[in-house]
Amino acid sequence: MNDTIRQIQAVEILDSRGNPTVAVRVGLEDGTEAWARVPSGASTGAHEAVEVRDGGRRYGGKGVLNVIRHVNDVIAPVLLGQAAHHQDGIDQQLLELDGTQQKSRLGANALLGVSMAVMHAAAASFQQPLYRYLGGVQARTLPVPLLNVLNGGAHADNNVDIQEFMIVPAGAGTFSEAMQMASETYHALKGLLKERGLRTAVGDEGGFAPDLNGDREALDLLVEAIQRAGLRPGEDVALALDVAANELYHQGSYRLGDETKSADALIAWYQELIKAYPIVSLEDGLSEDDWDGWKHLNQALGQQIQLVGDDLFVTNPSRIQRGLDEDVANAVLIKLNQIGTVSETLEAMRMTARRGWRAVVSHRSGETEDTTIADLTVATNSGQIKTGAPARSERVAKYNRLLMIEAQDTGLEFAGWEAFRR
Ligand SMILES: C=C(OP(=O)(O)O)C(=O)O
Ligand SMILES: [Mg+2]
Repeated sequence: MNDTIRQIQAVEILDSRGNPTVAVRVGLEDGTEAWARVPSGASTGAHEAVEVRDGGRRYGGKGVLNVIRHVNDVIAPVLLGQAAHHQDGIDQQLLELDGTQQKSRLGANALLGVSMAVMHAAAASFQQPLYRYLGGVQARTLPVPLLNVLNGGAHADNNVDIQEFMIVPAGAGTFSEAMQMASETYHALKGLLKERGLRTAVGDEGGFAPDLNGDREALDLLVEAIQRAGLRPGEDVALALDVAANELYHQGSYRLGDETKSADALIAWYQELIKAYPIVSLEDGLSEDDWDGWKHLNQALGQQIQLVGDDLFVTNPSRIQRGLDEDVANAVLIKLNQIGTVSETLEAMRMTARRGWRAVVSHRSGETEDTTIADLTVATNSGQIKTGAPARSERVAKYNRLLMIEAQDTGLEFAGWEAFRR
């Protein structure tokens, strides 16, 4: 084994929306080679690390040839000759080479491609699966999947305000049983939509986006689909929501359909929904800079359900620290490309775990066949992963990776309801 970095090469590939993104290959002295591919969000938070794009006419301005050059011409010459397992040191150099607060010079997409590919190469050189290399003997938990199966908000052309409705098969005994429950519920939902003459075309994450009359109709449909699959709502399969409230926020209040609500009125609405439906997790219930509103939200609901900050925290240790200090939530969404390096992502997860907060490892709406997040969730025992519907290959790739890890490593336990205990 010799994990000295010998080669770093970036190339432009396509993501699941047909937009260009970055893939990075790292070659080591001992002949090991590994690739990593970078995802891309659509409903991005204002405080995320910056994804650099070329502008101009090519690919409608979305090309990443400049980012490729940043990797090949700026980053690679500095890292060649270093040991791939020095992840912290390599990530620190990436931050220094970029030199900006939000990674806007080289691009979070350049930094993350290198950071992840170096990690994959080191794991391969150590002849360990990625989750074991990262988590060592402490990696022991397979996550509960949170599967986005129905869409509203900015992601759909209907009268539904909430962006993502997820099914949560936490009552399963194993990960594979959880995937079976999810798949059967997804197909039952498709059957219900067809019977009612509703649209069954799917969106970017594989969820349906039928023309419904409001959020309660969406929730009713999900409960019915769970039952039709022969499962018990709230016991076998619960529900989770991503409101993506940034999209509803206009000048101090929230717009739902024709109504305008204050943060407190919106919180009261969530309380009604939680009473009526088996909802266990609420993501981005309020907007990314409404810290006071979030404090009220946590006071009102934090004892009953999981409150997840996505656009609020953007996987950024300093925003998470503020959240911990001000006690505004009890969970974080973890997206590697929101912050841009593996080490900062792991630090974000350590900080929240120390306080007993939950971490939900997440895909982006623009994805590739990369399965790093599946290994990351096992390595860190996060207990929860959100990576879309159980259809569309770029989503299924993550679930399949977890199914294969489960089959290969019988020492791992499915997180089940324990993942939601506070
Ligand atoms: C996955 C999400 O969407 P995007 O990647 O578009 O931010 C999300 O909002 O949680
Ligand atoms: Mg979100």
